[in-house]
Amino acid sequence: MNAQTYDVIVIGAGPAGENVADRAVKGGLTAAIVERELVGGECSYWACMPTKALLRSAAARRAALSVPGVPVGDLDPAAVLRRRDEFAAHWKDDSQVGWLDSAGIALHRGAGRIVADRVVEVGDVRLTARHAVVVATGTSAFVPDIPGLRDIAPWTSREAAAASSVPGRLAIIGGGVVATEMATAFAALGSAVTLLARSGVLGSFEPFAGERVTEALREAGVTVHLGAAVTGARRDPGGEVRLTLADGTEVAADEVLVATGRTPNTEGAGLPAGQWLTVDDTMRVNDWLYAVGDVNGRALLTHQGKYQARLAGDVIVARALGKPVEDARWGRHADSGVVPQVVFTDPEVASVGLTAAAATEAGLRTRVVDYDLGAVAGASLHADGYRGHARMVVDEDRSVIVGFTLAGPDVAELLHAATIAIAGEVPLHRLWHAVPAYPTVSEVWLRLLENYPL
Ligand SMILES: Cc1cc2nc3c(=O)[nH]c(=O)nc-3n(C[C@H](O)[C@H](O)[C@H](O)COP(=O)(O)OP(=O)(O)OC[C@H]3O[C@@H](n4cnc5c(N)ncnc54)[C@H](O)[C@@H]3O)c2cc1C
Ligand SMILES: NC(=O)c1ccc[n+]([C@@H]2O[C@H](COP(=O)([O-])OP(=O)(O)OC[C@H]3O[C@@H](n4cnc5c(N)ncnc54)[C@H](O)[C@@H]3O)[C@@H](O)[C@H]2O)c1
Repeated sequence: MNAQTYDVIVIGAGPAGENVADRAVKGGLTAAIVERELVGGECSYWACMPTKALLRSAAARRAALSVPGVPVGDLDPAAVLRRRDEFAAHWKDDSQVGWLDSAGIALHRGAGRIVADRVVEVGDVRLTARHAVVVATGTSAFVPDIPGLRDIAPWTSREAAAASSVPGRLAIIGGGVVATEMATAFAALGSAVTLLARSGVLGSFEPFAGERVTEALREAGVTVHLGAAVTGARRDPGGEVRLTLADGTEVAADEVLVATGRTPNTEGAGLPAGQWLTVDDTMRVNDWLYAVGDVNGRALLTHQGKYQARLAGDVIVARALGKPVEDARWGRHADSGVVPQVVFTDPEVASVGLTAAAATEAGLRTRVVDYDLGAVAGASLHADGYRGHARMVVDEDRSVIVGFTLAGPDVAELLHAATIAIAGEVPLHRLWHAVPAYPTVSEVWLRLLENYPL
């Protein structure tokens, strides 16, 4: 067996793995990364980028339709799929491999398996880490145990993101982020979509977000069944799928997308199957093992995984050099209470921090301020009949914002101001001096403050 030694060995070359290796090398250590599929991970080829490419053309078309004087034609699904292919780099990782090379990170292709403390085997190569092994193996789609479901070979987010054609009828099981984004995308591309949400839609967000997205999906022709539990699935010899719901209703479709959450990729790495890796705030599992990105279950988002990776990389370097790991720099973690997320539905949902319900549950004395986003001058200019909503959740005892949610067309780019306000714990009396430019949609900040007399 070929034996090699590096300071750091990273298993999984998704966004989190790439960043932790890069940070370690920039800190002066040697690093190898192990990848069993494509360098770049789920995000580049089957998640963030291709799905947003599927959504973007319809969003641009809707924006054009919302103001007079712009001639707008029909959406061209084939052109949308071609643009998506470009964003997925045609499922080839040459450019990402080139980046690894330029960053000085050694690549080992194949499945990496931890076989002993600090030792990872990849095929017939035995890699030993002087300082740390980092698990960055991400997640796979969780497929619930519904009778017949696996036999019909349902789509997961992978097949949806990489679809080479648009199904006539698409049934989607789930009411979360993947379900609502893909319902939005495929309805715009021409599928007759049925969304089967067991509980609510976008249940982890402020209730108004799910309500607005549900309403808009219905307006776009999507059939939304709330409280729909799928109890069985079968595919007819002709290829048609039939889903049975608990109330006896049948839903017919050409394809079924299962969007019911994720399960961690631990088993292939030689770790207990289906168990999220518990880490401390430096991403450490034990004295030599770290876990970054989706696999630690803290926040299943690319930007949070990359944040964790930067942090873990720096900590591994510090510990390797015998430097103290100071709480002031690595403590007060952004995974707790400051996680931003944008759902690219129509309308978009952008949120950071705690919902009002979560803040109350956390024992905070809160005040909730709501504002009609459509009443802001910039919003009425942005689109005729602009409809949207903003909510700010204030911790009354500290007079700082702890949660912020927007739902409305093109709100994604408004989010970072709220992330800064929450992460920076900017006192509300200071926010009065952050004057939003006129006439931008950001004036909602002024309106929210006016509705929160100090
Ligand atoms: C449909 C969809 C859309 C999404 N859209 C967004 C979005 O818009 N914005 C956002 O922030 N997040 C989004 N996410 C979440 C985002 O994709 C993940 O948070 C992100 O990919 C996690 O990065 P990661 O590096 O932890 O894992 P991954 O990207 O999953 O990468 C893990 C890598 O490890 C490899 N691997 C696994 N096991 C082994 C092994 N044993 N040996 C070697 N290699 C291994 C895998 O092949 C993979 O390449 C989306 C997710 C889905 C499903
Ligand atoms: N724009 C983005 O940031 C973006 C986009 C897509 C995905 N993601 C990330 O990917 C992750 C996975 O997304 P997701 O939508 O798969 O998960 P999710 O956790 O957002 O939603 C899962 C949905 O499935 C339902 N569900 C769970 N088990 C079920 C069962 N047995 N039967 C029926 N319904 C069931 C839940 O009620 C929920 O509605 C999310 O955590 C999200 O952060 C992010």
